[in-house]
Amino acid sequence: MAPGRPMHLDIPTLTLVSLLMGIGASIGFTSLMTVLHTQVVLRIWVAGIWISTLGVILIGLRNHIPDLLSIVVGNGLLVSSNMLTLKGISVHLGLPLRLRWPAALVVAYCFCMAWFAYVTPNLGARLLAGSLQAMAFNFAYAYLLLRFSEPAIRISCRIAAAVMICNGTFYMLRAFVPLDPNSSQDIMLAGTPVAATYVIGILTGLASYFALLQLITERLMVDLRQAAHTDGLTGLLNRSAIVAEGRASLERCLQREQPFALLIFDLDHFKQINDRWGHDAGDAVLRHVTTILREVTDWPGSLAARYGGEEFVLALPGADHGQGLAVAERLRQALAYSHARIGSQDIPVTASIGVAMARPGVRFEQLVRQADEAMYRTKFDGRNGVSSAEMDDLRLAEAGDSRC
Ligand SMILES: Nc1nc2c(ncn2[C@@H]2O[C@H](COP(=O)(O)OP(=O)(O)OP(=O)(O)O)[C@@H](O)[C@H]2O)c(=O)[nH]1
Repeated sequence: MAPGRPMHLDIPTLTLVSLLMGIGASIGFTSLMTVLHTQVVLRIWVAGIWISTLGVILIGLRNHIPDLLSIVVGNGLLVSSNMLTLKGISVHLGLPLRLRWPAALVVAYCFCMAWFAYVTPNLGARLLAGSLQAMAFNFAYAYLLLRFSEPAIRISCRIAAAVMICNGTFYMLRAFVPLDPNSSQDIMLAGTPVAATYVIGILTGLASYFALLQLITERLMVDLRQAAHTDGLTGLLNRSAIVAEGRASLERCLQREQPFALLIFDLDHFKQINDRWGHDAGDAVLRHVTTILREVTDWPGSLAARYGGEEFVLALPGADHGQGLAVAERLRQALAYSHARIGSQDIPVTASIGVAMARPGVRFEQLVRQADEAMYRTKFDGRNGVSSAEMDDLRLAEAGDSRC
């Protein structure tokens, strides 16, 4: 800027800034999409951002292209981009949003733009309609984010909702900004108050992009945490997760002097299932066993895991020996009586179960080992049964007594 000359932010300059920002965001989001290509939401938002950028280009070329392209198509693209953002948010939240109403709004808005461009030319009415549609969409985004976010992603949803509410409020206030009387239907001559709203609009647009990024980031973090904890085939906890969570749960019980039962079970002759019906059927049987396990276990605070190939662990904090054995027997029966139905095949499944009870000072891994030994006793005794480490100890003690 030349010395002594005041900075002048006119609407053409601000449109150019807004356009450059849109192009930058479009390129940035697109490159992010190439890395995170499994994120459907990101693809929807990238499409929306490019469409919005195209809309700003057409509106910016107001005096160089026909009004139909600049006013009707340009604004139509902007409102379509808002509709895609809404669709992306609903997908992000897992909502089955039908686009009928937003699409009707897009059509009505384009009609309104055409009306106030050709039938009753009125720049003020067009700006008012633009502000109202942007306000409506931003409040709709915020409503969905606040109303339907699941707890795991609530922080980013609340922040994004706050940004959208600010945006919506800004567009509501912008609806009342007066036009320069000499603008003569040219948005580029709409005057300083409108130019000021362009500056704020650029800032709120930027904030919206960051809000969307934040939504994706928190979702990815949650997905990663989930993947690190769960077994891909069954959705149960994996081995390292049950050890970590089991240790903490056991410690809490020991501190409160509450009982803690641990069950381990291994499917019987699972190799034969794989050999006879194939590996995919074997996988389906493992999922069937998981369903039964979930149905049978309604113990508060219980932890269920796939500990190895066809070996599962169930921790029951607060359960005493009798309760542990009762759950184990219920599980054994439920498995034995419900054949896994894979396609047209009925595959019988049984399990050998071992139960161990926590004693003061025991570590979780020791408890697993004790339950495992009990489970092997069941295998030895003929499978499809329940053994308890406590009983084994008792038997050993009695054998010792009788030898004395
Ligand atoms: N389909 C499938 N099979 C698996 C998976 N993980 C381990 N296995 C199979 O599970 C079988 C376990 O066989 P074994 O250890 O001999 O046990 P078993 O046949 O159940 O015999 P017992 O335990 O003595 O009753 C092996 O054939 C493994 O290949 C898996 O994720 N999917």
